[in-house]
This record gives sequence, C-alpha cells and structure tokens, in this order.
Amino acid sequence: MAETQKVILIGDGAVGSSFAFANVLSSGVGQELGIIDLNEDRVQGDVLDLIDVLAYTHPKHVYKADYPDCKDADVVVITAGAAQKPGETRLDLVSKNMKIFKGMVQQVVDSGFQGIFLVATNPVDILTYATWKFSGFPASRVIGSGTTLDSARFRQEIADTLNVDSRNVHAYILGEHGDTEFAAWSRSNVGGLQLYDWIQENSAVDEEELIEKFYKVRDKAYEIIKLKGATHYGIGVALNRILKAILHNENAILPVSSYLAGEYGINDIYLGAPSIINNQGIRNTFEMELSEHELQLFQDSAKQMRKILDEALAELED
Ligand SMILES: NC(=O)C1=CN([C@@H]2O[C@H](COP(=O)(O)OP(=O)(O)OC[C@H]3O[C@@H](n4cnc5c(N)ncnc54)[C@H](O)[C@@H]3O)[C@@H](O)[C@H]2O)C=CC1
Ligand SMILES: CC(=O)C(=O)O
Repeated sequence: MAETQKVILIGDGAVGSSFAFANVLSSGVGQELGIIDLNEDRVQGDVLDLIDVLAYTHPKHVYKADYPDCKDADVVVITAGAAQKPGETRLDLVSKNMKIFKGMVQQVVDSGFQGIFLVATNPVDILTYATWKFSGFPASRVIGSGTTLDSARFRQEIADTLNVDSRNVHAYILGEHGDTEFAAWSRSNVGGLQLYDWIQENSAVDEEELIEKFYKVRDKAYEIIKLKGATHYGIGVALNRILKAILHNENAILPVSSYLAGEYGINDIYLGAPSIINNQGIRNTFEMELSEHELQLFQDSAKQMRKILDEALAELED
C-alpha cells in the first residue's frame, strides 16, 4: 500500500456520515477520505462539517469525490442504497439495492480501482456477494461488515449482565446479518473462562435469560429503527474498526461477511464468520469448532440466504 492511504466512501447517509465521523476521530486510519453520494449538497455540507473536527483530532484530507477518484484508493467503503423502514426486514431491500450496486460497482471497477471493497449496505451478505460477482475481484478483496455489529451488541449485552468490560468478552454472532443469525455460545468466553463456566461459578443468570438476551441482540436494529428511524453509530464504528484492521495490516480476527468455500459445510455464499483481516483483505476464514446445533443453525442460515441470492440474481437477469 502507498504511504498515503486513501479511502473512498460511497453513500453519505446516516451510516456513511457516522462512519466518516468515526474515521476523522481516529488516528491514522487513512490520510485521505473522499465522499461520493447522489446527494451532492449533502456531501459538500458533510465535508465542510467534518473539516471542522480536524483541528482537535488528526490531520486528514476530507473532500467530495467522484468515481474516478477510486482509481488509487486502498479501500472503497459502500453504505449507499435504501435503508429499512420501520417494520421492514433487511431482506426487503434486496431488489432495490442489487440494482443500485450493479451500476455503482461497475463505476468503481471502471476507475481502475485495485483495492479492497468494504460493504455495509443491507442485506449485507447478499450485497457483498453481489459486489464480488459484479467486480470480478478475488473474494479476499471483497469484505462485508457481516456480524461485526451484532457481535459488538452481543458482547456488550453479556458484559452488562456479568458486570465486566465488554472488551474482555470474546463472543460471536455468526451467519446472516439478519433474522437467521445465531450466537456461538459454545465458543464464548469471558477473560479466558468459558461463558457457561463463568455463569455457573457466579450464578449471574440462568440459561433462559441468556437466550432472551440473544433475541434482544438479534432484534435490536428493529427496536432502534422504530425509535429513531435508523441505526448508524454502531455500524459507523464497526466499519472503521474493520478499515483499521486493513490499513494497519493488523491480522485482526473479526466476524466479517466472508466468502465461504466449504467452511462449516457451506459453499459459494458470503456470511458472517470469524476471519483474519489484513492489508490483503481476508487472509483466512477459519472454522471454529461449533456445537452440532450451532453448525445446523449456520447451515440453515446459509440455505435461506442462498435462496434469496438466487432469486435476486435471476431477477437482475430478467
Ligand atoms: N451492515 C450493517 O450492520 C448495517 C447496515 N445498514 C445499512 O446501510 C445502508 C444505509 O443506511 P442509511 O445510511 O441509514 O441510509 P440513508 O438513506 O440515510 O443513506 C443512504 C445514502 O445512499 C445514497 N445513495 C443511494 N443510491 C446511491 C447511488 N446510486 N450512488 C450514491 N449514493 C447513493 C443516498 O443518497 C443516501 O445518502 C442501508 O442499506 C442500511 O440497511 C445500516 C445499519 C447497519
Ligand atoms: C440496520 C441494521 O442492519 C442494524 O442495525 O443491525
């Protein structure tokens, strides 16, 4: 990667602008941030507003960009497209956003872009797959935000229950970023102690209460959207975390949406799975040893997504 690391954001709505804010607050996660959106006034306004942050944070070149600017970018972050309305599921957005992505990804590729795509638009697993297909890039250079946000919600929920710091909770939500996601309970640990052992030793909660907490995590987006119309801070920070893992060549393990080629018995689909992220993109997606029930839930999630993906790809060809 070049010395000056350049990021282009496509989509400057609630999610995109929260990501941009997180990015200008954090030190050294790229030196350039160019922003593209159909709403050019919004971009111009956000650029002016974000520049006001720099004197109190870190230097960065923030500007209104266009597709040719993607040419020498290290990462293109996509948050553009339709968002859920109250009562809608993420999967209700498939048709609209697939069409938007076809044109958008083509324009990025036409610029000569050779970097890494990082996708957050919903349904994120389907649209990450679409970005991979439309771009013709190797799967390692197309990453979706996957279940990074869900896992952050899950870790915080467990941390609040046990009264510990969420940074010491290692726990993943895997599968679809959506209704068929599941908690990898059997692999969850707190400070190195298996979650189930911790619970037994501290009798903090019973198993039923824990399951309720998973439902709360799974349905949290619906709750926030009902209350304020969008969720954006959590994903903004999650995207910046993934971006940092790429630009700083961290080899960090994050449950991003990754292309599965046999892992967990799943093929040819993107889903949230723990993956090692560095400046090449996804270095490796590894197989955690899940319980039989968890593995079944993973495969069920994949089946459901495969069906939606096939329908969406067929519709696009009509
Ligand atoms: N992956 C995740 O964990 C999360 C994903 N999301 C998803 O992120 C997406 C964005 O959500 P919001 O920012 O709340 O929506 P928003 O409606 O506030 O912003 C979307 C932006 O995309 C722009 N846009 C639409 N078509 C475009 C095109 N062809 N080219 C350039 N810009 C275009 C719009 O002008 C708008 O500014 C949604 O699909 C939402 O469901 C939201 C939260 C979490
Ligand atoms: C909207 C969405 O995908 C989320 O907050 O999880």
